[in-house]
Amino acid sequence: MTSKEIIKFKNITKKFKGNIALSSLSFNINKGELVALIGPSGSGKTTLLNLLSKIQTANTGDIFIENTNIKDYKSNKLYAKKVGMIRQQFDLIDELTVINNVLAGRLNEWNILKSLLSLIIPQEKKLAVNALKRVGIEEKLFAKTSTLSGGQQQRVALARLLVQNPNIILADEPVSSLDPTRAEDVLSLLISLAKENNKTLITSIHSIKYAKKYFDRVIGLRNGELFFDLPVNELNEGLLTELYSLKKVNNNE
Ligand SMILES: Nc1ncnc2c1ncn2[C@@H]1O[C@H](COP(=O)(O)OP(=O)(O)OP(=O)(O)O)[C@@H](O)[C@H]1O
Repeated sequence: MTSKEIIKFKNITKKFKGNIALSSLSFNINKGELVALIGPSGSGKTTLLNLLSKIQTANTGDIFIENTNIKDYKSNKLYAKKVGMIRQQFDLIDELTVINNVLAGRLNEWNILKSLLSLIIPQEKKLAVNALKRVGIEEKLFAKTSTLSGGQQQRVALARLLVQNPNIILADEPVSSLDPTRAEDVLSLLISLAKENNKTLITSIHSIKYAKKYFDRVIGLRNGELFFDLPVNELNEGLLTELYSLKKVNNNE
């Protein structure tokens, strides 16, 4: 790994009951890159992100983060400083107030007592206030999360990520549930937060328009394989048509 590389996938294969989700995938990502992950439904985008965030483990191959095999990160606390993920359903707890959800970004760093106490008296309130200010909804600090709109909830998820402050941000279709205007607001906010803080960002995204507008590099996955990996300005219609074409492929070997 060179000093610029922050993520390395080496021959990663992931199968689900014989169905191959990712097939001998290898690529590297440099620190600070903004990478869009595109490809048809079922091409392996979520699986790739889940492996990186350690929600799932690969059948074969190795993933390195900052030169260390992810199998060797034994502490969740340390890993939470390396990798954070925003998922399609935001993973917020509806019944809690916004401040509690935002401060959940600190849970890995708190002991059990402080974590439990935080449900009654939010700890480190200033941290939450600053994060909510940055995403533009500080007035919602004590609102019940379920009363917020989808776009506001996504901002809460971003604020939680700011509090967690990982080096690598993963986002799985972060704006798919929002209307086009909110989607673009939230996406451009995510990109600015990543750029301002020199984070590495990998986002799966269905919108080619947004991939082209906001990202540096595009990885196209098809049937769990790397179909292309290009600087965004080298993406062309021919490649995109081929990526999304419905060629019948037998995945069950
Ligand atoms: N938990 C699971 N159990 C069984 N098969 C799975 C599981 N998760 C994913 N798969 C299969 O792995 C393949 C890749 O799925 P994945 O969710 O990674 O695709 P995706 O590109 O994220 O799709 P989408 O764009 O629809 O979210 C698919 O064939 C899917 O059916």
